[in-house]
Amino acid sequence: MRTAYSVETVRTAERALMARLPEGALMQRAAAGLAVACAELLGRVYGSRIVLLVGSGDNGGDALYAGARLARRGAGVAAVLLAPERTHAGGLAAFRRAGGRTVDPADGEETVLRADLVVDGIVGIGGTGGLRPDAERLAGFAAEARVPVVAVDLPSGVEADTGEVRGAAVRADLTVTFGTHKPALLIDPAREYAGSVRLVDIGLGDVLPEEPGLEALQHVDVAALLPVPGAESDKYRRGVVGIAAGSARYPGAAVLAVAGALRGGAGAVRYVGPAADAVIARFPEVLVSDQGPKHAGRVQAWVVGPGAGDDASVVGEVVSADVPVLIDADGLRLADRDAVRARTAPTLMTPHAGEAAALLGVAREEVEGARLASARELAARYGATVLLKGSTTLIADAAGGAVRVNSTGTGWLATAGSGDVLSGLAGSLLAAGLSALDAGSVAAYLHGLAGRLASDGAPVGAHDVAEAVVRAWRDVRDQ
Ligand SMILES: NC(=O)C1=CN([C@@H]2O[C@H](COP(=O)(O)OP(=O)(O)OC[C@H]3O[C@@H](n4cnc5c(N)ncnc54)[C@H](OP(=O)(O)O)[C@@H]3O)[C@@H](O)[C@H]2O)[C@@H](O)CC1
Ligand SMILES: [K+]
Repeated sequence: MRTAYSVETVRTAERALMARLPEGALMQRAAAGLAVACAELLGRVYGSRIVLLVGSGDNGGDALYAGARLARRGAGVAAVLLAPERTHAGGLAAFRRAGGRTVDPADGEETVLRADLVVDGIVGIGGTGGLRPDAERLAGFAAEARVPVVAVDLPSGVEADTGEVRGAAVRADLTVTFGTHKPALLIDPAREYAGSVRLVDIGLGDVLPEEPGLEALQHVDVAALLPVPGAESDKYRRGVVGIAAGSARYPGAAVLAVAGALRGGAGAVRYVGPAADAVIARFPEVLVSDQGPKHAGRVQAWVVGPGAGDDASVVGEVVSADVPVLIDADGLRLADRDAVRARTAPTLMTPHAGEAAALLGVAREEVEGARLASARELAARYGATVLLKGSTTLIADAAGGAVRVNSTGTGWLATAGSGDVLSGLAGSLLAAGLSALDAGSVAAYLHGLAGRLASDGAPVGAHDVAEAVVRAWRDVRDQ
């Protein structure tokens, strides 16, 4: 499991750890890890030209101590001091002793343009808002000249706790982060500014609380959650998932949701709705019914909404069922909030940013810019688990607790019908007995991986993604 902690939690842990260690020890650990990462990126340290962008806090201190280490190995290191009178004093003294030189921001352009590597020590977890003008100018030169940039702890200018980017920010090729990931390194849009991320162990793990703010499942975590039939399993014990989706106008949504559901581990898929002929033609193993959900027979979890059009009565019927329910697409618009809040069985809602924006009554851009807050807010309003789809998918429980983040996806998954496959897949996992949080995060993981496997860098259709879920499942199981 990859985890991220909020700034407040990191600061508390840092204080606890510092109390046990000699002064400055943590910063030395951080700087040592940073210097090693820079050296690896450069390939050859001796004779290379490194420029440090140094802000007013400890983030700049890390950069200066790392710069001192690199200078001692023969690099030519220059530090552009953005707040000269408030620069980390110990770091600056060590840097100068090692032969480093300082440069005024006004003279920074030429220095940056000639660098082999730029180190962004402008601001770390103490920062708010975008880059200030001097820093923005210098970061702009590095971007223009395509000089590799290593960010210290975080790319400067992003909001550490939320992943928001409110102004200009550094675009790094590599971010070397200390002790733990910060939420911004896992959530878009900030994540895109971080480049690849390297975590340096500074001993913080021992003092961090058990529950993180954010967690990202890895192969091994997903493998442990996949439902596996036992010797005694029959289709009911494996779970039956009901799909109430599609309409005369959108029969394809039903077919795709069923395609996802067939690959999610439930023992049987039941379909209810006007697209039964299309569904059965494609998947003869599906149990179809032309009665409403209430009379469809035994079901352990329902999926409602994909391609549903305007039929609010079916949505209402499903929402009143006393089994786990997944609400997607049109179902999100048609579901009554109070009825959803009144449910006692788990509810999983799966909006994309546009749908979430409509439910929250804000602009789509607002949701895209503040994904974490939006997912949490929606979960709280509906008393449901919310899976907010996107380049990084977030899954938040109404009760709070760690939010899951998934980034196995690819841009090629942004294709018509892809969400229908995801809802079927997640519904099937719900029927197989996973919690809403687990079903949502395992489905997002497999769906993203299936998208990658099916696409391999080329465009794919949603049915390709559904078919590739089997390969993704095996890939996870056989890791
Ligand atoms: N936690 C740990 O375990 C360890 C932490 N370590 C390191 O310490 C870092 C945190 O250091 P920190 O607390 O000194 O804050 P930091 O990020 O350097 O900011 C300082 C000042 O910047 C300013 N400022 C604010 N916004 C700004 C902006 N947009 N653009 C420009 N400036 C801005 C603001 O001052 P202002 O100018 O507003 O008065 C603020 O006070 C952490 O990220 C890690 O690198 C490691 O050494 C080892 C272990
Ligand atoms: K930084």
